[in-house]
Amino acid sequence: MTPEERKQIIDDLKAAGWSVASERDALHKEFSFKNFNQAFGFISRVALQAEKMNHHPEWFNVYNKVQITLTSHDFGGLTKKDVKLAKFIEKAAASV
Ligand SMILES: C[C@H](O)[C@H](O)[C@H]1CNC2=NC(N)=NC(=O)C2=N1
Repeated sequence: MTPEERKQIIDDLKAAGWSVASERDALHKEFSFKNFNQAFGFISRVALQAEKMNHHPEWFNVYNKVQITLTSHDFGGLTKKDVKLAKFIEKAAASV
């Protein structure tokens, strides 16, 4: 992506609550659900999509909270796959 595209995409994701980790080129967001059951349902849907894309999140779950970090390890920074997965994650979180 061009620097302009990248800025636009990152601004959109920031508006949706994502941040870019300062120490590495990675997207981060924490999601809160009503309980573990809802959090795990969300995790399951994201996991199936990640496997389909062969692009996998770094994540951490405690009860109803799920912290997600997205970056492309092969590339060493953000790519369109991270953006695509972030958009899927937004939809999945909104439909819990
Ligand atoms: C071997 C395998 O295809 C690679 O390790 C894939 C798997 N999932 C991945 N997920 C993410 N987030 N970044 C990668 O670079 C990556 N690479």
